[in-house]
Amino acid sequence: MGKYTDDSLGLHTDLYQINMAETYWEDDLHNRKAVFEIFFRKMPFGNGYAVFAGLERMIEYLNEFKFTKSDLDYLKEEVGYGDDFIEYLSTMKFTGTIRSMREGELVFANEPLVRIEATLAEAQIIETALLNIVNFQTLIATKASRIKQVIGDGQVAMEFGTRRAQEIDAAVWGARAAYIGGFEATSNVLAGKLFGVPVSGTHAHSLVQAYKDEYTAFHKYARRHKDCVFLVDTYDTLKSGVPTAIKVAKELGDKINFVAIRLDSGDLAYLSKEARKMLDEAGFTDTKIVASNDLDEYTIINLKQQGAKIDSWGIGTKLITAYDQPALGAVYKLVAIEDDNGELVDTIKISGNPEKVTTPGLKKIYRIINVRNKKSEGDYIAMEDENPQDEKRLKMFHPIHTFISKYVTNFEAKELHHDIFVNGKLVYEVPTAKEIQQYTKENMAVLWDEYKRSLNPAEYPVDLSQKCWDNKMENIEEVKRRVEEMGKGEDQTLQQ
Ligand SMILES: Nc1ncnc2c1ncn2[C@@H]1O[C@H](COP(=O)(O)OP(=O)(O)OP(=O)(O)O)[C@@H](O)[C@H]1O
Ligand SMILES: O=P(O)(O)OC[C@H]1O[C@H](OP(=O)(O)OP(=O)(O)O)[C@H](O)[C@@H]1O
Ligand SMILES: O=C(O)c1cccnc1
Repeated sequence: MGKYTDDSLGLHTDLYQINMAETYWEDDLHNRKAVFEIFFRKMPFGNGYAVFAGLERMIEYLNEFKFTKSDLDYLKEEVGYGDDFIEYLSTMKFTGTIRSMREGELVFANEPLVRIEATLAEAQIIETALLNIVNFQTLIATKASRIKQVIGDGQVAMEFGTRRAQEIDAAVWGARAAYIGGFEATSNVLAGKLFGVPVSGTHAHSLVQAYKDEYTAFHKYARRHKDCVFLVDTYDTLKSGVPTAIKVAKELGDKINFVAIRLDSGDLAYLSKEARKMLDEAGFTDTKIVASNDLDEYTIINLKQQGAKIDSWGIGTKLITAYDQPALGAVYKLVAIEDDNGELVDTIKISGNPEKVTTPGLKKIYRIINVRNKKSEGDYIAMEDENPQDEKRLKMFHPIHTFISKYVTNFEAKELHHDIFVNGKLVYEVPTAKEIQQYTKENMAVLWDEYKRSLNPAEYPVDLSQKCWDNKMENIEEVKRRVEEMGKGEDQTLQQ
């Protein structure tokens, strides 16, 4: 470790954010109000929905946000910022307003997950950490939900990934995200302590290797563990592991609960079926079978198709590293900024790709729930001053292919963003991980099954209100006009 050590996360940002803050500060723009939104553009894993996670850590980060003495010393001595700018940074804390989805909310591409209103300099400096948090946790919660969907409600999903995770934070917060996504437990004990995620675990091959034989290992293990799960594949699953587990369980009788055996290699379908027969024949019909070994939603579907007799699933690497899609790709875009007159004005980012053009202005986001069947008709992004609940017949249309449209009547417009910070003050009571998991489950019930299947799900509508769409078009036209004027070669003069 170098000489500037403390546990501050103040500098957990990209250098360019501080450079921009310096430019704004030099130009006296740093205190202008700016509004940014976090959103992602493409559904991860080709899934029909994503599960929002990361808010609790965002809150922790923003509550603590400041530059410590060692942060400032480093910026001054090693990066070379001037004393006057360092002086300004030394007073910085988060003074803004945040509206966000709740953790466990089902979220979709191109809708704002979080809205940040803060001074331009603050909003810029916190961007990197907020994206870092939301990108990872939402990705893992979504992957977990996807895996849990194929496992089903009657069976148990356990998160086993810590050893393969991208370092410590990813393991601990990933375990929490997996729980939010629907996993029943984690092997990570710290996640149990910090967040109340239920912990569970079996034993490793090393226990058997240490005692050389399974018989001794299982007996010794059982001395301190009334609820026993024996790992049966260290030498030979069917010839040695399962018979030995049965023998030990019979010898110990009701001194233990022979809860399960665990299979961790070989043909899991075949071995589980054979092991099931052996357990049943020995009278252990309640003893479950746990499987692990590089599992994900695809192998699980396949194992189920083969009639595997597996009751609980331990999933590590492919979940915690989001193996098949390691990034969510959420972005942070400026949608409005205060002008010279103190008015908030819209900003837009244009792209040749219509899907990448941002939606300007202050907006609210609603889930339109059909009152008759309690299912969602889609999400609806409206301007701040609109309330879709006032409409008798709500027109919902695709924001790019506008001819795709429908009218919805008899609906409830549920607002999805909640106040988290107001002018720097935390106003949100953070739910427990257990409450969040329950909230995810309730949300899943609102979604038609067509959005929940793991392969080629239907595309969930995320629509703009007419006013929001018109406003976007006006902003596009305005930018086009400005670009054309500049193209005519009018002299640009720098305003001092
Ligand atoms: N019946 C099955 N159908 C489909 N996939 C399976 C089946 N049984 C196991 N698998 C999966 O196949 C892969 C097997 O990997 P691998 O060959 O490395 O494991 P192994 O044979 O158990 O050997 P090791 O002892 O090195 O773990 C794992 O991802 C496992 O989950
Ligand atoms: O396969 P994953 O989905 O990543 O799940 C976690 C894996 O971690 C353990 O193996 P490891 O070889 O690390 O240790 P072991 O000696 O206990 O088998 C466990 O037995 C699983 O196979
Ligand atoms: O408890 C287990 O069986 C376990 C925990 C972590 C990784 N693999 C297995």
